Amino acid sequence: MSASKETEGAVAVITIRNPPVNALSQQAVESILKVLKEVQFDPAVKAIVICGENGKFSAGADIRTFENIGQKSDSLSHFLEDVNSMAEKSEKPVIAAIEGVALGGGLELALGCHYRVAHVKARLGLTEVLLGIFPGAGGTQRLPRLIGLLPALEMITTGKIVFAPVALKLGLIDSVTEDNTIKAAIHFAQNVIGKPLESRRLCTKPIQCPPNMETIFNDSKIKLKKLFHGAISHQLCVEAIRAAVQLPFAEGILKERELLFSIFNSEQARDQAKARQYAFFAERRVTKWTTPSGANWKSASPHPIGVAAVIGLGTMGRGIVVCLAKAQIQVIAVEQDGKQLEMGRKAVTKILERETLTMQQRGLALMSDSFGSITFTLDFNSLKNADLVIEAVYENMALKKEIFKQLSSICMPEAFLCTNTSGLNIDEIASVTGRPHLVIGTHFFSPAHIMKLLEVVRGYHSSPTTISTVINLSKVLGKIGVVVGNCPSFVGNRMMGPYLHQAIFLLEDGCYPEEVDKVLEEFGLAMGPFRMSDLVGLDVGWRSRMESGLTGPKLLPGALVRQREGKRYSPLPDILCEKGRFGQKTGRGWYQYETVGGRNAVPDPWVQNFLHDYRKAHTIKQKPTSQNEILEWCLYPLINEGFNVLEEEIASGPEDIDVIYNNGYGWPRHMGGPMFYASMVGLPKVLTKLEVFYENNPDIPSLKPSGLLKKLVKQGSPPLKEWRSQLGYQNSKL
Ligand SMILES: CCCCCCCC(=O)CC(=O)SCCNC(=O)CCNC(=O)[C@H](O)C(C)(C)COP(=O)(O)OP(=O)(O)OC[C@H]1O[C@@H](n2cnc3c(N)ncnc32)[C@H](O)[C@@H]1OP(=O)(O)O
Ligand SMILES: NC(=O)C1=CN([C@@H]2O[C@H](COP(=O)(O)OP(=O)(O)OC[C@H]3O[C@@H](n4cnc5c(N)ncnc54)[C@H](O)[C@@H]3O)[C@@H](O)[C@H]2O)C=CC1
Repeated sequence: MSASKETEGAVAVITIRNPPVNALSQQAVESILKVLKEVQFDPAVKAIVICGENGKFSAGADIRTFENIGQKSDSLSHFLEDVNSMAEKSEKPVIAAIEGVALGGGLELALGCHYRVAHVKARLGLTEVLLGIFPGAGGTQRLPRLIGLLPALEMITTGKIVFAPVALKLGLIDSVTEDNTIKAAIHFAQNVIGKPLESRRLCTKPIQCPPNMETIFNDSKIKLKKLFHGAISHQLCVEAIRAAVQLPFAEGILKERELLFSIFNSEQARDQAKARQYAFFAERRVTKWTTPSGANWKSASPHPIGVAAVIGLGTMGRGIVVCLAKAQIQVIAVEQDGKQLEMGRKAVTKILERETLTMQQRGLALMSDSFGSITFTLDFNSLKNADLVIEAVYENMALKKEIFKQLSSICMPEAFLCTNTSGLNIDEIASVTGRPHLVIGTHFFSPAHIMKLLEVVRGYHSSPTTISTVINLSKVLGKIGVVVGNCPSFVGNRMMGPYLHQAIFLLEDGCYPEEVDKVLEEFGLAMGPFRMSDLVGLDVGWRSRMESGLTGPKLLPGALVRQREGKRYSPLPDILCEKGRFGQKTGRGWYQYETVGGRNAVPDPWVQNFLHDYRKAHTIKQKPTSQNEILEWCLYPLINEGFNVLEEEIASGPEDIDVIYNNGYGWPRHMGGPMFYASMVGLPKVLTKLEVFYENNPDIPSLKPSGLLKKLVKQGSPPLKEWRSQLGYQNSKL
């Protein structure tokens, strides 16, 4: 952890060294300050270049030191601002040579420099807000002065990262190079030696402001509230930028400090920051998978995938084709008949056109030939060229087995065979192939080209190479792969089950869909259970319940309306489906929509009357349920199932579950994930509530507290990072 100095003629080059990402720890900042002071006083030095070792400028403050958020870490930002200010006040030009990343405090340091030269592939952003804090080393005061109020407001409040070409357009950097950045920066430095620096010091620059600033700030706060729900740091960013506009620079810096300090002084804001930082490290942790046999991410080598195939171009298949093509992988897209193939082709083309436009708008010249080529075909024999195949046909075991049997004989012997099933048994699918070690579940989430999660479902025979190849592929696709075990519905959907059931029971007991959704959306979930069900389509669950005989023609005669095998059952969603209310796709579901396929959910008086009549017909007394009770009724059974998943070793740790929920189910990151949330609420509280729920509802088995939860409470509720050690791995399905 150091900064060193070399000289190239009259230019001193200061290199930040703190592998792997040149994070700005206290020690690293001290070291930069020391070297910067030295070169200030060295008469031979006429200009200064600051760069990072190993192709990375700096990923900002060292997040590993944030664990004990408080005074100490707050002083780190003051300290970093001292460096920034020293660079800014320097009488010798200071140039940031930005390669790789300049994020958070890294970019703040670059803003303290007089000029910024970046490599064309460099990424820049003030990402602090995504960690529950905000730029506290002058970033909120300097960025609006450099690029103007509106772009700065967007970057700071959302943590948006921009590539160098966009940064150049914004005026965030002065020059872009495709060659050696440090050499380019030295050359740049030589050209500006002796030129006046006053106009390059951001602290002296006025901010160009539009006349309607107050409206802009207020609108921004409303928008951020909607986007990030109860997240405090986003709101504080707006206040800090308001200070930049209203106060002289030095006072703005003090206000920025005061606001940052307010995060450490508020329990809620501190918890949110802890949750976000936990989520950041959890995402890194899950990449380090291991199996009970001892194979792991280090020992297994992935195979590169040059050609991939997708079978089935429905909702999921088309999105999967797009993400493969975007990663420049050659794709073979297979359908069962000409009509479906044509529909698939059109859908894929449309998404790719939209993607191209977005990339162009982001300043990334992406021509269609930068995508991997896609061959649309009905010919299964073309699959013989694929290194990896992803099956995405209907959720039907017989059909999937039929397809895997074919794949086993057509594909190259070393080709990997993946299924996108959302819950069927991977081992049963693998059993029909002659290569079960190369079969694995790749559970994408809808829309597949957007959602970041990939549940990698390991079958009993899936080999370490197969796991490693798919995890590596997830990275290539820009996704986060989480290895999970093979059980019905895997991890995410399995935990959704008790949550959705409980939400429906709440309707029977007196709530309305919009009431339940509002509580969960205010908590921070992207969508409440009923809006989500309408989006997915109520018919999906209905078909699977019909298939398993819970409703429809296979239901045994004499079954009670609200009970199945002694367990509580609600027929409400079945009745809606029987009435043709499938959700958005039919324009009616738990809500009504303006049109078939409409997105705008409006409470439906029909549903309210229907629920009223239903309760009357079944003599259910409407119980008042508070907002807090709604939250607990929905979330605690989901969390309880999470503990069951851990106990059965379907997920290897609480972080895995939380990464799945943050990236696949719209869980608010400032709440860390369901298991992190449980640890914040307190395990004894969650357990006590579940005990009461279960005692009063013994016909709802998912309310029965998990053995692991009870064990942890008995052991005094150890912190989440110790839960993993309570898992035995004797029966691991991982
Ligand atoms: C309490 C508040 C006090 C306020 C004080 C200071 C004020 C400030 O100055 C505020 C800040 O800067 S906050 C930090 C802002 N920086 C960021 O958000 C960047 C986070 N990192 C990334 O995005 C990616 O890792 C990145 C894009 C950089 C690289 O992605 P890759 O996919 O290539 O690699 P990763 O696997 O993500 O990372 C490699 C290893 O580096 C670790 N790491 C990354 N960023 C770090 C950082 N900023 N600090 C410490 N460690 C960091 C990462 O954990 C991983 O380590 P291992 O898990 O051990 O492999
Ligand atoms: N829809 C969703 O949100 C999610 C679905 N899944 C899973 O992904 C799989 C696909 O689901 P969706 O895309 O929703 O289904 P879908 O019904 O939209 O599309 C299935 C496609 O498979 C094609 N197909 C059927 N038999 C075929 C055959 N023999 N050969 C070639 N193509 C054939 C159909 O023509 C259709 O285009 C299922 O296993 C499902 O459980 C997984 C995650 C989310």
